[in-house]
Amino acid sequence: TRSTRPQRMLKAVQKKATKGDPESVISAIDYFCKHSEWAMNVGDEKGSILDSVVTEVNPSTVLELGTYCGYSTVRIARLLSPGTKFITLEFNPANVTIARQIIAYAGLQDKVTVVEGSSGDLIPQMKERFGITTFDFIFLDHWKDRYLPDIKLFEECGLLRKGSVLLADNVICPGAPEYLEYVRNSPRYESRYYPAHLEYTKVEDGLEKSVFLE
Ligand SMILES: O=c1[nH]cnc2c(O)cc(-c3ccc(F)cc3)cc12
Ligand SMILES: [Mg+2]
Repeated sequence: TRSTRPQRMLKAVQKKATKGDPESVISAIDYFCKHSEWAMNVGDEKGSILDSVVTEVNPSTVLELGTYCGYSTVRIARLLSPGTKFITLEFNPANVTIARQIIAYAGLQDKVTVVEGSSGDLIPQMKERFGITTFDFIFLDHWKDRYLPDIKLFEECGLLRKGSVLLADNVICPGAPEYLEYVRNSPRYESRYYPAHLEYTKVEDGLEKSVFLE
């Protein structure tokens, strides 16, 4: 039967990238998406903004919502200091399988834990299952309709501390208007928009960075 797009992306990585070299894995995926098949990785333009925010925060604890094939997981993991606790959540088991192989190909399997399940179920388990007190950095890149309920869940579960940074992809396309309204109007967050484009296209999109204040 026909392969899936994530399977073809993994093949492209195994064919084009150098094992143990995260930069070559990132380049191989971007090349595949520009020249073969579009896929919903954060991409190189927004990825560079992600890189700069991760570098600025230099987090000790990181959560990514929405692993997909592991592209942004590799981008983040390659920048982290040794000993950083990095967890990424993915609800689609087929994506988990591909992501684990792409992350391992980059040589970053010891830097991150890929957890299968839904954010709504797993966020309340972060403390007990993974020994997390609070997250320094959170990348939201799963499903636009979960951004607002999940940020409220972070607050309710006491997973944010003064200065915690949340970075959300796709706030314009596909769009997360209720999330934007919340973080931009809540006195508990300082929010900033980074304009860019939908990965591998000229369509407007961007990242919203929100710092928890209390
Ligand atoms: O569903 C998504 N999750 C996470 N990131 C996404 C992302 O970066 C882009 C898109 C997307 C954007 C336009 C389109 F025509 C079809 C899909 C979806 C997701
Ligand atoms: Mg995205």
